[in-house]
Amino acid sequence: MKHLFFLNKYFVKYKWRVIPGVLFVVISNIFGVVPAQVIGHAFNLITENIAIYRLFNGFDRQAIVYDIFGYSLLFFGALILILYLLRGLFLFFMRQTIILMSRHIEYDMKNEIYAHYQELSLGFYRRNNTGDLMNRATEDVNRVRMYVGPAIMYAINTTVLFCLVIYFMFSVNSTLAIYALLPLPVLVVAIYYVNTIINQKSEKIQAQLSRLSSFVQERFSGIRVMKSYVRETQAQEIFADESNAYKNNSMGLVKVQAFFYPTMLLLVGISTILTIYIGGKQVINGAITPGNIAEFIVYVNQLTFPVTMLGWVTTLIQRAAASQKRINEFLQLQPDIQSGGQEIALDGNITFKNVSFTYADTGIEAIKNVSFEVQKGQFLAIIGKTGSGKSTLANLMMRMYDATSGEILVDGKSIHELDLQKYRSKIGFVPQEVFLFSDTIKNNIAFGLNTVTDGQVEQAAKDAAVYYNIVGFDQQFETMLGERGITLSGGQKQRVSIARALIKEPQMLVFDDCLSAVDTKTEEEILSNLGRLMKGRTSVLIAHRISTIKNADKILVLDEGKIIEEGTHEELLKRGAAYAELYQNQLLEEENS
Ligand SMILES: Nc1ncnc2c1ncn2[C@@H]1O[C@H](COP(=O)(O)OP(=O)(O)OP(=O)(O)O)[C@@H](O)[C@H]1O
Repeated sequence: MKHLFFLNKYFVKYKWRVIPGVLFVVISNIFGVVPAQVIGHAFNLITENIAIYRLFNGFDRQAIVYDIFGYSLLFFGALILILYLLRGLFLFFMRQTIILMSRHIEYDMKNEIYAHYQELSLGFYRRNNTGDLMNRATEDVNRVRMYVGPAIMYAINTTVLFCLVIYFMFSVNSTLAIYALLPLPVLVVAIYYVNTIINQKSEKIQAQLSRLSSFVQERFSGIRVMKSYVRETQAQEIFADESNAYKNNSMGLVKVQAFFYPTMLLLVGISTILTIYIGGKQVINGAITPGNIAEFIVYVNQLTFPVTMLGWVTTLIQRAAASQKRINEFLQLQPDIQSGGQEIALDGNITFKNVSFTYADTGIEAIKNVSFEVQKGQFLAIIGKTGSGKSTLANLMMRMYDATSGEILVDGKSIHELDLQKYRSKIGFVPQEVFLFSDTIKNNIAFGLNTVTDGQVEQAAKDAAVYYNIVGFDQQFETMLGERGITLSGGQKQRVSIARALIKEPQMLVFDDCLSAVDTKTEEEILSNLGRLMKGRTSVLIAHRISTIKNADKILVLDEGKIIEEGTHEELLKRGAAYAELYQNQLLEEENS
């Protein structure tokens, strides 16, 4: 429950909805309870007037008595109607304040969570799966909304109604009140237990449904693999099994519900019978009027719905507390990477001093005591076997992670001192895994800029050597990518992703093995464009092919997280060690192919 205290700040923020909301609940309940008394009076009127009417049997006056009787009844009918209309009006106001407030809180929470997610560093996204992140921002927020809206509304409603009804019942006749209310505690306990069972079953159904949808989603995403390995029949069988489990769980729930509602009605029925039986005795004793019995029956029926709601409200509160706990876990996380305050022009002098880095979640030491320097305007290349730590080095340069030990200097300042957003915005980073949004090619290229001209987009596409591919599509730069659009080839995707970095006219470029799917001729074209565009600015290129990097000012050869060689292409060939061997192997491969 204490997790829900987090929401108190929202109640304070929306106090001018909460206070009138509570007031409307009280007023609507008063208008809900008073008609019971009017019905009681009307009932008494009928019993008394019928006797008077009969007295005038055979007299002309009987018609007048009949008229008065009719008008009085009409008056009571109209009064009840007006009272219920007023109740309806205040119920409308109650929903307009409390439920609307819950929607405002839902909106605020979603924004708060999303903003917080964006502050968290890459490590957080590695540790938590996307489904979990999504669930906390959608499903969990929704459950919390059910607490701040309906749960609170019904809880106040039930309390107010109970107080009013019990007060009126006891003020009429306490013996009858006790008997009429007798079955209610049984009803409350029964509802609580049944609700717990319904809850457990619903959770199971929900979990089964998630399993089913994840299964379907994964199989359809990997439809190519599915079809090429001819696994459709097996998938169908698994789907049928999972669906069957879902169906069985749902049937169980239906059984409980089917048993629950008649039981509830039975208890209400018992309450009504007791009211009539005990009420009848009290009427005979002259303690109450027959109208009071009618009044009590209305009260008993009025209490049924709120009592049923009580179990539901408890469930809502329990669920909301569990969801808020999950939300708080993420909201209380501090980003691993804290931005500094300094803004620099970014000349592009990068220094690594004895840098080591271990991935906290796996304990893999990906970078071991690495030191190197790249100066403004230089072209630095990094090469090495797979898993040697090249991408990790690029990520450290982007400050996606902080080094476990050692120091990284940018233009002579510790990377920790820099304003992170401003620093990153000056770098054109192309990650190894290309990611394109389900949007037009134009918007994908222009992603890093707030305003952009068509000319800029076209130029970036030309620099990334993808322009002629794009203009070959029917919709050209407006071509949609992703699920709703076309699928680009691996090389085309890499080049669109390069264009996205180039359009920023960055102060520094970091390319993480993003030319691997591009043929050597196109690669040369891109490299020559880069030479022109990045003149006087620093470029860092991670590559597997020596052809990509042979013109670099400095080449770092990485192996198992360490720099094993460093120098220019010629220097490294002269050394005749790992780099020279790699070069020979690649030459041989090329000749063979
Ligand atoms: N997010 C991560 N969490 C844990 N360990 C990781 C993570 N990313 C990489 N590693 C590990 O760190 C080591 C270096 O990986 P890295 O991706 O830097 O190598 P790489 O040289 O870029 O490889 P490749 O050429 O195949 O892309 C590997 O052993 C890898 O398993």
